[in-house]
Amino acid sequence: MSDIILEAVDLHKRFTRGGGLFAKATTIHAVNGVSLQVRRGETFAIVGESGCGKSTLARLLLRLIDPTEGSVIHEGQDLTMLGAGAMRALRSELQFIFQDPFSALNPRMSVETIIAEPLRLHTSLNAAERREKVAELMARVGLRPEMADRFPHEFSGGQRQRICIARALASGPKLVIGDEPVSALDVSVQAQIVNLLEDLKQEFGLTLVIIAHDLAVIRHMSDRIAVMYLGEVVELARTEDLFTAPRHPYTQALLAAIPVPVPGSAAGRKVLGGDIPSPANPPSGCKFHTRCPHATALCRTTRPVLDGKDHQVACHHHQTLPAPDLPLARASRRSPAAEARFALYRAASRDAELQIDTTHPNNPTNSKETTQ
Ligand SMILES: Nc1ncnc2c1ncn2[C@@H]1O[C@H](COP(=O)(O)OP(=O)(O)OP(=O)(O)O)[C@@H](O)[C@H]1O
Repeated sequence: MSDIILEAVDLHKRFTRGGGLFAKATTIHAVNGVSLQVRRGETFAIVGESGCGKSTLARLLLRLIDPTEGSVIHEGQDLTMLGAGAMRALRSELQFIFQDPFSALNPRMSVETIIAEPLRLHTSLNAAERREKVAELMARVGLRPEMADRFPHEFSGGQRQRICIARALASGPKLVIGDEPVSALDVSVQAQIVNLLEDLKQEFGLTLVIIAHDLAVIRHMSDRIAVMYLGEVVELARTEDLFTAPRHPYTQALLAAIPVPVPGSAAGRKVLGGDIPSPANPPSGCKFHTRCPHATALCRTTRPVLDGKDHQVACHHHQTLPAPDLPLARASRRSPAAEARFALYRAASRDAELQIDTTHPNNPTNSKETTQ
């Protein structure tokens, strides 16, 4: 069995907007020549500023949308060549968790129907077996099975994301892509969901692809990270290598923008200068050159290729750049403070799992907001 579970090969996605009698159509190159490999069993993260193409790439990887060019290889099979029927059958193996757990759930369906849907589509379980499996899944994601008859609006954001996770797990997937799975949730709830995903990954032997802009969450969870800028991957490396020795000036700027509570580090955060250019009219050459302090004439004219083996970087000058001053690089991945924070969240998560439905304000017996 290959070590690679999913591979993007020179993926492109262009969106065309507008156009008509008096208006010119605008084309956005949302994903521009992305090639990457996701290894079996890893947590692979995709990060970058808003609009850089993360969600579009995630949707392409699961063929929720079709690429303009390029292919996606899953277990040796090109997903872009599959017909609708074959793709539907594969859906049990490839699941998606959306950012907004409310709009991802049909408000007219009970939780039981929502979680049982993939079981109905992808398994031969009868109604009683499906009910049993739904109860099992609910318990596993920290929801009380007695809540199965309720509807999504009766749950908090964290609980709704747990429902989405249970639904994603129902068909026994091998790979799950989470598009900002925690960013719509309260900070304390975010950690609970992060912890739950980590536990489920171990238990079910999943491969996770996580899209996020919260670098602290990413550092905590991921094994490798791809950094995107204006539709392109500019750096791809193991998490620790990326955080301690980022080579692309954009990654360096992203990391420098994170406030880190390291003793002796400068207070405050450095903010990346300049606006992100319009994806409808991207700069020539290296797309980052308009914001890069190290840009030269070469950068303005020639697009750098993603170069390297384990630590890949798309920058003409990465070998000669001065080492960045990153307080974050001096903080260990699991600094005592970070460890304590996550331990606390984990404990809170366990407590919350036990009392989930009794603490939510939508529960008629309660009026107190919960951390869920
Ligand atoms: N269906 C669409 N039609 C037209 N343009 C689109 C469509 N989907 C995405 N885009 C554009 O493609 C670019 C990349 O969008 P995408 O949502 O992939 O970025 P992102 O990095 O996920 O951003 P965010 O973090 O804000 O979700 C953006 O300029 C966006 O406006």
